[in-house]
Amino acid sequence: MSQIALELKDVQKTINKKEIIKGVSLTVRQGEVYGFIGPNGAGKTTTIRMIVGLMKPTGGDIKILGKSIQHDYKEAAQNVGAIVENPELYPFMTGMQNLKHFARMYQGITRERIEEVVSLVGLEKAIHTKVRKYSLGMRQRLGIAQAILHKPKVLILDEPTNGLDPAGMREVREYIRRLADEEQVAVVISSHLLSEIELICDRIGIIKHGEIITERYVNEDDSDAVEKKIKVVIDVNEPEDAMNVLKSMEVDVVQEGKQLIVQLQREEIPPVVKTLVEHHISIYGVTGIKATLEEQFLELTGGNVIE
Ligand SMILES: Nc1ncnc2c1ncn2[C@@H]1O[C@H](COP(=O)(O)OP(=O)(O)OP(=O)(O)O)[C@@H](O)[C@H]1O
Repeated sequence: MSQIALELKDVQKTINKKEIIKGVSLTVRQGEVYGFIGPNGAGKTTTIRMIVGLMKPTGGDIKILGKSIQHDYKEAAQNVGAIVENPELYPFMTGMQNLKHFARMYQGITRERIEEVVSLVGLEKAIHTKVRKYSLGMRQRLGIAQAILHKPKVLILDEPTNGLDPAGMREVREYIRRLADEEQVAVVISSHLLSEIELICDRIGIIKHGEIITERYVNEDDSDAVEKKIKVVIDVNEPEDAMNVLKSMEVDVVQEGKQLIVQLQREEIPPVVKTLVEHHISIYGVTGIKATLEEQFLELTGGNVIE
């Protein structure tokens, strides 16, 4: 397994006696894209501001490649790149001039490195155009290029696809994925857009009221489907008869036209189907529906999500 790039241990933040962050712990490995999601006001921005050193935690510890952001700020910070809120770009300068300007803030950034990041975010053609002529997606990509100039091992992006159209979102998503895969950067993306997160992240953590309430790998749910109930749609011609049989088996069922929607554990599916057949119910289809991340998210956050 790759090295841990970012580690938060029991991080807390209290402002004016109000506990805003109540002990957040998480780790992100090199090359991993971690989605940090939650409803508005959950504490995402506050956590991110602490990771990048803009705000001090009142408890716990944050480490970047093993260096504490509180105690070894300089060493830790040199391995972090971030866009918190909007990227700071000068619209009257070209993309290249912006990058050169930011490159001066760090030591040893070569012309080759600048060209490398330009090609990594796919801005070769527009790099000598003034930023005010850029689309929002291009600006975001230039922002990312700027944030990774100094080859940080951890990249933090606060709502990176905010305000982008679907094509822009796809572009940004592709470049973030490439960064993780090709440069082994650990990326943390905060968002309230679940569908976005599902497409790009390896793992997500859901934050609510200042606490991580669940953490999971995006493609993991096949494994827990074994213990968890899954939604199964059964297509029949005689829904009322089938309902009676299912109810007599004490199965949790609702009817939608000729479809019956039942909640079952995986191993309960064959006996239920068998019993229906034994009662001469003709079955035209049995389909398991995997709850989307969106549904799980709504369930976990009590439906109080997206703006
Ligand atoms: N400086 C502050 N003083 C008092 N309360 C604050 C301060 N900063 C944030 N909060 C409160 O802390 C909570 C978390 O805010 P935060 O901005 O971290 O949430 P968020 O998950 O990023 O939400 P959003 O998506 O709306 O930005 C909110 O209830 C907010 O009102």
